[in-house]
Amino acid sequence: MASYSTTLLPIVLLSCSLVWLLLWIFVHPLRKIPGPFWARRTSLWKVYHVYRRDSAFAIQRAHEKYGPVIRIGPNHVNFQTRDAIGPIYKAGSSMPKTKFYDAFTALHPNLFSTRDEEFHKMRRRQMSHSFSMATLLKFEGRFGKHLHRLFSNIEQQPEGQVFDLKESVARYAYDVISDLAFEKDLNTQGNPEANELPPIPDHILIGTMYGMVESLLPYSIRIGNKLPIPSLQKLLQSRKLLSQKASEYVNSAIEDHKAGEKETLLDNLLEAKDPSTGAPLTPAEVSSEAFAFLVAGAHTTSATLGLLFYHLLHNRYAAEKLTEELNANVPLYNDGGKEISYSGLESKLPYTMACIKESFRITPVFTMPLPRLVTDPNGVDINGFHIPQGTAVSMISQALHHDPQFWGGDHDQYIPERWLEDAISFNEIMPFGIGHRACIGRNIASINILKVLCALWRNFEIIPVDKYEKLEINSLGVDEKKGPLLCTVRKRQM
Ligand code: HEM
Repeated sequence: MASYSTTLLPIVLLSCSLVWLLLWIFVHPLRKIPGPFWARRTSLWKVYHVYRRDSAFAIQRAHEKYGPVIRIGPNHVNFQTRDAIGPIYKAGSSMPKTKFYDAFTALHPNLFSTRDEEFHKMRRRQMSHSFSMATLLKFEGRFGKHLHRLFSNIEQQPEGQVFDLKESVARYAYDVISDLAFEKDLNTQGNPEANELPPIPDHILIGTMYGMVESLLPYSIRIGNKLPIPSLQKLLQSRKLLSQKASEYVNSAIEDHKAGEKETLLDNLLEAKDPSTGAPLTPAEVSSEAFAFLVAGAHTTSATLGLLFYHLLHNRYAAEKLTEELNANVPLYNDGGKEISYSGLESKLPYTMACIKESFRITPVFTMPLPRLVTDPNGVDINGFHIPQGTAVSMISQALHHDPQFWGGDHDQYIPERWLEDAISFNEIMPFGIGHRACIGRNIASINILKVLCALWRNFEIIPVDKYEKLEINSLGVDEKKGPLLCTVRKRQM
């Protein structure tokens, strides 16, 4: 009897696998959509590339090989061309976020991670006033305080002293965002030895990895917590610490908050009311949103600045034209530049803005696929393919921004002029996402990036230690330059 079952079992398993494979090849509704062999069969393909830190590049390479519409998971289709933007990201609540985003919920669902469209609508309405340019310009002084510390730290560098510009701007971004989010002056810039930057990239890495196999959520998180894998436990520990810190900061800010005071995002959140019921946010909800500001706002801003400076320091022509424009339009820091307001600055500096846009294009940092769920029972038609209900559809900025059909054969080169000569609209790229779930913090990022660039480039000649350094990127959902950006500086006198 025993020998009978041992012969039967492998035959049954083999037959089941064969049937499954045949169904997969001949019946699966997405079978006609090409893609890497393993990606079409398992979501682990995406996890593997996040783990290797080459996630966005693996998807970009797959588009180069298989075309503009590819499968990057058994039930996940990724598009490269702009025709797909409308049906996916401008379709409103009929295309909600997928379960991928559950992996980013460390406290409670927040504006970024919620899949509940009604909740999102209410929360976005409560928060959008705080993120408007008019409101942000009222607390420009908050940005100024941290910018001044960044400027002074660099000014104090002895000539010829090598320092890591990427770390300096990361500390700036972290300080300014935590000030806006928690009203906490962490001053990591003032004490680099004592203050380690919090492990935001660890949180993003773990979120992206878990999210990539969304069908296993939330069980994968529960199982992951118990697996004795030291590197995984270290990442999970970092995430826990980060969310504990966020709650701690928010609780102390709530205690200190004075009604009517509106100087930061946090003040605005504490005063926010549900427009229909008049109910304020609970402390847990405020913590959750403030935590999202930190995760979605600090690392994205500093990674963008790090890459922008890399491009400028390794493209002499662009660097010279930028210097010329800033010298003609922005006073030196100690000569009035310190007080310069963001308002009106963009229109005075077209070349500078082209440099920033080109950096966003060539090296977008928010490169995780932004998956949306097809909910229409009839499915949708995108780029000539019928996509059935229940499928995840997405685009990644990295692939869109490097579509050779649109950007041409030189898409891999940093050429700010393309924004001026061809008068391309910023809407052709999606570094901040598109549609009703696009970045709410875009104005904060824009203020930070332009102000830091003006303050540093106008006042210092920044010299890279390695003029020929080849750019390498860690791509794990929010990307950054690999390794430091080592430089020396010389103060400009005029
Ligand atoms: C260069 C800096 C930044 C980049 C590249 C960036 C990028 C993005 C992208 C691509 C999305 C859309 C995600 C999606 O569709 O799934 C997003 C959403 C979001 N971002 Fe940003 N972001 C930046 C800065 C900030 C800042 C400074 C904050 C806040 C302080 C912030 C808060 C958020 C939030 C809360 C959402 C969710 C919005 C919603 O679903 O309504 N971001 N961001």
